[in-house]
Amino acid sequence: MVCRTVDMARQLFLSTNAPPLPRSPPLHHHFSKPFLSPPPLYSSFMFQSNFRVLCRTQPKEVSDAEFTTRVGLDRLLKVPISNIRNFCIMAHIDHGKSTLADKLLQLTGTVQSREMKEQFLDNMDLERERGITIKLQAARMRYMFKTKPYCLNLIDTPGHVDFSYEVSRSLAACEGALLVVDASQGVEAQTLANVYLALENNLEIIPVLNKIDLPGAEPDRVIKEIEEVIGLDCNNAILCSAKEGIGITEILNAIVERIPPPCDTAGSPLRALIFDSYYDPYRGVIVYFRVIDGTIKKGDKIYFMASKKDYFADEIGVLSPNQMQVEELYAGEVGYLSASIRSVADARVGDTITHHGRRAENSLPGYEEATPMVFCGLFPVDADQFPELRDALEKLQLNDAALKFEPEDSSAMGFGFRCGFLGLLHMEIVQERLEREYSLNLITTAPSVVYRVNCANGDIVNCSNPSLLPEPGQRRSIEEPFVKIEMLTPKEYIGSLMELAQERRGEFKEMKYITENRASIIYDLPLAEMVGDFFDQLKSRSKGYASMEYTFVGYKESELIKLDIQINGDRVEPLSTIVHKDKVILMGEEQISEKKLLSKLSTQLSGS
Ligand SMILES: Nc1nc2c(ncn2[C@@H]2O[C@H](COP(=O)(O)OP(=O)(O)OP(=O)(O)O)[C@@H](O)[C@H]2O)c(=O)[nH]1
Repeated sequence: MVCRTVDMARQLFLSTNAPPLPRSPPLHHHFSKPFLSPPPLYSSFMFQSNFRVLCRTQPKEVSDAEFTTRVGLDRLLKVPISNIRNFCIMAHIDHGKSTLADKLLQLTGTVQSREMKEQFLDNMDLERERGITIKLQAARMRYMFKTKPYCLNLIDTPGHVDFSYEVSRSLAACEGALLVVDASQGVEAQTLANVYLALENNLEIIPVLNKIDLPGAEPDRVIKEIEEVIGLDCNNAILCSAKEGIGITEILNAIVERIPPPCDTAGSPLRALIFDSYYDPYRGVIVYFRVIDGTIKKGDKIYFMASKKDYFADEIGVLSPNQMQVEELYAGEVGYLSASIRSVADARVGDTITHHGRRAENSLPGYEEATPMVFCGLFPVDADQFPELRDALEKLQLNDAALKFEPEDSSAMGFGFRCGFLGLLHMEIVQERLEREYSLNLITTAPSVVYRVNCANGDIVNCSNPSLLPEPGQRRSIEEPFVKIEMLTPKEYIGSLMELAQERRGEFKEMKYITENRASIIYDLPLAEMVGDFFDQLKSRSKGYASMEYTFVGYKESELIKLDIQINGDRVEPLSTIVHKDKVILMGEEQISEKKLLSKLSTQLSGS
């Protein structure tokens, strides 16, 4: 089948085969009781999140004199380190993170009302249209609390599971997190995943119940649910309506009072963690970082410890939320720099920046590279657009480290690229950006996962491109990636969701009631079965009430075969797919019914 473009967002999540990290007890006792359900399911969500930035010792107060010497261009914003708070907002998709972020920016006067447009931090057109956050954004706010100025660094994070690696990056730069839960819906699968991510990073968690203005809001029930399901003490949870602006001041006060300041290590050699970067055609790579130790000044000669490259920091600044230049940034602060860096490879996310002259001894633990889980071929409908497609992919890759591609060609489809993505939403977004921003007309081949082939000669071959699958005589068996999936659902939909998982070759693991009316169902499922309409089906069969999360569990042998499509007796390699033997007829029928494919093939064939 395929050559179909993927339709709506599906909850695919980048999992990693990195071993789960050892768990350390939280430094704070947020928990009124132990977890009712322990979190192993989520432990592999982490990407080297063993990074610890917290320091529980109170940093020393900065004297007025010292404070004055620290004041740079941004005099109004500069505060002593004890008055800095770095935090992020975490929530299940659509629970209101971006709306809350907008309100925080407005109330602190960071963005004036006249500049304010909905979802200020969601810059990309696609983000606004779809109402989802794709790239994380950062903003620095000034807030007066008990007559003292505070600098609050907010890092907005995406809610969709495809982009969870962005969440884990931002957590490493924070000491605290607002956990936003929709008061009319309650705990969802991603709420749990977020809490476990925050705990892994020893963050102070502030529970916030949003959307209390809705007639269906049941804050008391949801508070009970959070306490029972997550074990988080909700005695001082904040009730809010981001839309109506209710509870926003309470949230700002709680950030100041409950989230610890960063530790004061400004005297140590510089170590700054890169948590994001993007390519600006005029200034080169712009690096977002959090200063963990030391200070960085405009003009400093800096050294990237992983890429071993030297640069001069031409410009440093803060995100307010627009970029604003400053002279210097200190331990605990979040900012950006530009240094005429031509390649993002020189300033990779997770790398540590230090000074060329006074180097730090050890780099900070970085992040593991995002691993693509879903692959497909992208071919221009018009073969002449191939160079433009390559150019466009290269440009997108500058800002999207998770996007991978390599050339692929076939006699029927012409030249194109085999691309790797975090999940289907990621794939759809890249494809849409290519079509929209670069005016390319593309066809997409069937999404596929990475299979592991045990060959007759003892070799093990990883195969993400079905056309490269060793022939039947050369292989002993094929293994496919499995995920452990947890679905949270109201009890009336349990039956239809279990049916869905069984249809998708799921192996039942566990079902339990997390509250009187809601259940958690756990299955092991082939990842390939989710790379389709699984999430759409989950939503439609539960009338939108169920949510899901998953994590990679490993490879298992399956009865898989290769489905080839022939045209006039010739095999069209890019259309080959690897399917379970029971689904081969269905898949074949779907594939040859794709309209865009047929038009592409007829163009190619008439031209040859
Ligand atoms: N009634 C009501 N609606 C809200 C409130 N907060 C957010 N919404 C609405 O809920 C929807 C989702 O809000 P967002 O702020 O985009 O949610 P999000 O969590 O940032 O979503 P992602 O960026 O996709 O993760 C939007 O339609 C908002 O207008 C609230 O307090 N009350």
